Amino acid sequence: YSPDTLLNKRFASNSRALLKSATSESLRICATGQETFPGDLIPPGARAEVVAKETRIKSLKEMPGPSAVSNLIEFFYRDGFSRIHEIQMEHSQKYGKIFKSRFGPQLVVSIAGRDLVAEVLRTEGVAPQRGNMESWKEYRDLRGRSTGLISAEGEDWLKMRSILRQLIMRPKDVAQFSDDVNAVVEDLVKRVDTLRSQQSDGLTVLNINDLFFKYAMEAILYEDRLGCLENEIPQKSQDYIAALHLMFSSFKMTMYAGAIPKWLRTVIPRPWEEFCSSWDGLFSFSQIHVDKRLGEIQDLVSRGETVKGGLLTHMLVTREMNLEEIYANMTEMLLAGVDTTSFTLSWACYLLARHPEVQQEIYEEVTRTLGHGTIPTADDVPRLPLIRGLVKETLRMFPVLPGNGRVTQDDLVVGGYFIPKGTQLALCHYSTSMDEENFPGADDFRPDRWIRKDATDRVDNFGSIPFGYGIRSCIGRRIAELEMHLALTQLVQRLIPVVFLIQRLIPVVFVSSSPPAGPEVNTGCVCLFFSSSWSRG
Ligand code: HEM
Repeated sequence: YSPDTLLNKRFASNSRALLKSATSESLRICATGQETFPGDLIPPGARAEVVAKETRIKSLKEMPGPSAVSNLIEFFYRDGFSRIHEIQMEHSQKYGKIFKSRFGPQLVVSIAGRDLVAEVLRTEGVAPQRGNMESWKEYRDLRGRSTGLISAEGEDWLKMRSILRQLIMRPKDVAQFSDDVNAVVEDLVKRVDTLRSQQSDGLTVLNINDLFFKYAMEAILYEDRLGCLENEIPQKSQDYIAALHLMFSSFKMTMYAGAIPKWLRTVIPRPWEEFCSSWDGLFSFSQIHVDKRLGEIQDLVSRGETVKGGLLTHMLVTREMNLEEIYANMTEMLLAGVDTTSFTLSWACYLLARHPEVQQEIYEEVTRTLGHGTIPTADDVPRLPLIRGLVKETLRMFPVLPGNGRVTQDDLVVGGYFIPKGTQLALCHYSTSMDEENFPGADDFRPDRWIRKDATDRVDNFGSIPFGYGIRSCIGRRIAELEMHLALTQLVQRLIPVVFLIQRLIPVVFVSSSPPAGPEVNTGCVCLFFSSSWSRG
């Protein structure tokens, strides 16, 4: 720079102060400039000191955080992976909006402030990396499988992402799936009726989460119904559910095992074996459905008929990805899309059950807009701001992934600390979404806080980003939203009036008033780096 202008003189002075105080191994800033600041009322030496206090870049060594031993006890002895949300709150209150922790050999910098999270995500490059996916990649190499969108990195990821994003990232792209989703919603409502009729009160559905899990499994990805909402679930779908459950629990185990050197697997082989066998189950299930659809497409083509369909059909017809990549992506998308959607639906129902007044408001909005008989489609959703607010507020209070990860791809300065390239960051979404500064009355369930009164009134979305942000954000967001909006709208529209007539005294809708009891899904740290079994049930 040229030290001619007033601005540059200030910068020169700042840079010198920064350089003086930063640790030599971590900072690569080079500055030259005038020592003095002509005309400044503060004597040069004193000024440098003031600036140094305000803007000194600190090293990671100076960053506060729990000791390695206390962290070890917290996570490995006290099962901290299941209480990530609590630990985030405790640590951010104790150490501030940026702090460091150690997981065995892995150093993690946690970022628990909305503006700091925004700073990190806004500067990310073209192919952000979420975290260490070594165990996922190892399994794929072992079995000769491909990586999918979650486990891929760099060029491979960019290629797949650019293909898939054209198909499912925009609301209008997924709107065409409304009828398929509504067919599943219809079965869901019928199943709710059946289950309620089996209870003595004729109202309660026990284990609503199990029901939503099956609803989400029936989603549109395979363009085929799996039979999960039938009275008798087909054996293959039961096997898949079991494989998903095993996958979640064994992945948690490999997180523990991840901190242990690989050679120890010979001494404690079980977690790794379970991890591999659950992936085997997931891949083989996906493969059956993908192959089935491929066979149908080939039949249509051989008869000279037009091939129509959704995401899977598009992938199979265009062949922009090879078959192994299609298997991998279908597997990873189903894995990422089932329990995320189902647990969010469960929490939404739980919150409605605990807040009958909100339930009533939403019921009125739905019936005012659609009446009692109109089946909602994606086009109706913008006219249902409280349904959208319900989903946003549920995800704010119970973000299914309470934290997310990024590996820095460049040296960064965040919150006054120098963070070298290659550092694992943990973005603490739960603590930002429960921060009073971002959401006044953060403990209160208020879907209407998301309704904009005018163009300037906007809830800052970096406080709550349940689907992540930017180029590596959730690719299934629009699908998930469609599934949740349509299911909740119809449940409210078709079930609540009955319950309201019969049971206004107790805050029970179609769930019991206790927190939703999940199926045996104890996910721990799942695919997306930081997940909590709390948020997944
Ligand atoms: C309530 C429902 C869901 C929530 C809260 C959710 C949340 C997330 C989050 C936080 C991420 C990480 C984003 C980031 O790193 O910035 C993610 C990634 C991902 N999600 Fe979702 N998700 C949901 C549903 C779905 C569904 C239904 C699908 C599939 C159809 C899906 C597929 C994926 C995939 C493939 C990724 C990895 C994207 C990539 O690395 O490029 N998700 N999701």
